[in-house]
Order: sequence, then C-alpha cells, then structure tokens
Amino acid sequence: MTTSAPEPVLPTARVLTVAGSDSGGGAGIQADLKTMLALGVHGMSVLTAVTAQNSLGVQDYWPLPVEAVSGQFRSVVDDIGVDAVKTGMLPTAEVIETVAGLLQTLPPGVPVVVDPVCASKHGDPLLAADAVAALRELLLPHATVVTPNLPEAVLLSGLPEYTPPAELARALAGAGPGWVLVKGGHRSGPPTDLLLGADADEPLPFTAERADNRHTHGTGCTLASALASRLALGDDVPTAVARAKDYTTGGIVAGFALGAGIGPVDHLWRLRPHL
Ligand SMILES: Nc1ncnc2c1ncn2[C@@H]1O[C@H](COP(=O)(O)OP(=O)(O)OP(=O)(O)O)[C@@H](O)[C@H]1O
Ligand SMILES: Cc1ncc(COP(=O)(O)O)c(N)n1
Repeated sequence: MTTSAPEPVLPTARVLTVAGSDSGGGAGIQADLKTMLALGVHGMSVLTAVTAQNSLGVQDYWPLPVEAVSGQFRSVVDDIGVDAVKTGMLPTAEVIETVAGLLQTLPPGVPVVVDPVCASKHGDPLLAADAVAALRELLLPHATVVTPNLPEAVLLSGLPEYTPPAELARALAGAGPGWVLVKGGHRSGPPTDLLLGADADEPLPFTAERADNRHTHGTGCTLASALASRLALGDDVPTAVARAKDYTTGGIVAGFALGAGIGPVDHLWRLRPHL
C-alpha cells in the first residue's frame, strides 16, 4: 500500500539526563524529559534517586545503588549514543564519584551541563551534607557549563553569602568547568544570569523580565536541560544559554497552580495558542 503522508522526521540529537525523579512531575527527570521533547531532541534518562515530592516540598528520597546508575548509563551510551549530557540531583558522594567516572568514558567533545542541585525550591536538601566537596572536585572539571543558583554558588565556592555573583562565577571558573552560569532567580529584581568563560574576566549578562508568578518549581532543571538540548543541536554556549533562558522564561510566565504550594513551569507553553 502506498501513502502520501510524509516520512516521519527523526530527532537527530540525543540528550541524556542523569538526575533524580520528582514524583510531582515538575522538576528532576520529569522536567528534563519534557523540556527535551519541547525542544525537539530525543531525551534519555539515568535515574540517580527517587524522591517523594510535591508542590509543598520533598517528603523523602532514596538514592539508587551505584550499580543501577552505571548500568543505565552504559545501556544508553553504548547503544544509542549521546550528543549532550545534563546532570541534576546526584544525592551522595558515592553517586557523584560514579557519575564522574562515567563522564570520563564519553567520546571527546560531548558537552556536559552540570546543574549542581543541592536543595529543592522549598529548601529541602537533595544532596548529602558531606558531598559538596565531591561535587566541586570530581564533577565540575567535567562540566562544559555548570549552572549554580546563588545559594549553590556560595556553597560550592565557600565564599560568604553576599559575595557579588560575578565574583562567585570567577571563583567557580577556577574549579575546572569550561563555563559558569550563575543564575539570578533567587535575587529580587530582574532575573539576570551571568555567564563566564574559563578564560574571560567579565561575565556576559542574560536578563529577562521577572515573571510575577510563584509557580516556578523546576526552573533550574528546565534551564539546564534546554541548554544541553541546544548544545546537542550545535549552538555555541552563549547562543544556547540565550535560547534556553528564553524557553525557561516562557515556561515560568505560563507556570500554573498545581497543588497547594509551588506549581510547575509549563513545558508546553510554546504550543498553547493563547500564549
Ligand atoms: N520569577 C522569575 N521570572 C523570570 N525568570 C526567572 C524567575 N525566577 C527564576 N528565573 C530564571 O529561571 C532560571 C532558573 O533560575 P533559578 O535561580 O530559579 O534556578 P534554581 O534555583 O536552580 O531553581 P530552583 O530554585 O527551582 O531549584 C534562571 O534563568 C532565572 O533567571
Ligand atoms: C529530583 C529533583 N531534582 C531537582 C530538583 C530541583 O529543582 P529545580 O529545577 O527547581 O532546580 C528537585 N526539586 N527535584
């Protein structure tokens, strides 16, 4: 039988997220895969932990055994292959060490976006207190881009709480990533993110209007996954950051009230005719 329907266009870019599951569907693996779908790439996942989580906070979480983390990674990378990797919640020093070893086995040139997740939007911890040094020393050197929010940049740099974001970026650039993106969502005023290349002195600002919307669960995961997706599609880092921020801002503006607390960003905002 013949058909006049066009051949399906296969997604050409393969993007892997190594992160935790958010049962509420707003952050973590779930946000990552929705973002990848919305940006037109093929999303794949390595689960590092399972969280019991909703709009009110993280009620509990369970790290997966490191063998499960390695097994998922090998299954995906050895057969399907990857064009970019994003890491999110890596709950323990043992998991961080395992993931750092796995990243070392990637083919040269595969971009890695490290979102150094330490806590949820509600302040509930998602990283063991003794694992910060492992994150800085073992993972940051593998990052093409590391995307801390302000509290994470303070924690990872060891600098005082009110250190200017540009100085935080410079301190983290010394820890080995190619680029540092210090996100400004936790400050009042326009949410300006600062991008600093390892060889540069002055960061590039990326700004947007602050959306007056408290439903911002998953913003960090969404930005990092969009960034990894755009890098997989061939953007350079500043272009990928601009496009990822544009996608994330739209998702925040359209974010909706689910549950009694902080609702999720809307990953499908570009498909809503009224937006
Ligand atoms: N109200 C807002 N309006 C517009 N953009 C925002 C807003 N809040 C955060 N952003 C942007 O969203 C992105 C994620 O930043 P944020 O600092 O919230 O990350 P995060 O802290 O990792 O996320 P989370 O707190 O959910 O873990 C950044 O580009 C930031 O500038
Ligand atoms: C499993 C998991 N991973 C990450 C986050 C942080 O979320 P955000 O994207 O808002 O930074 C989260 N709340 N849960």
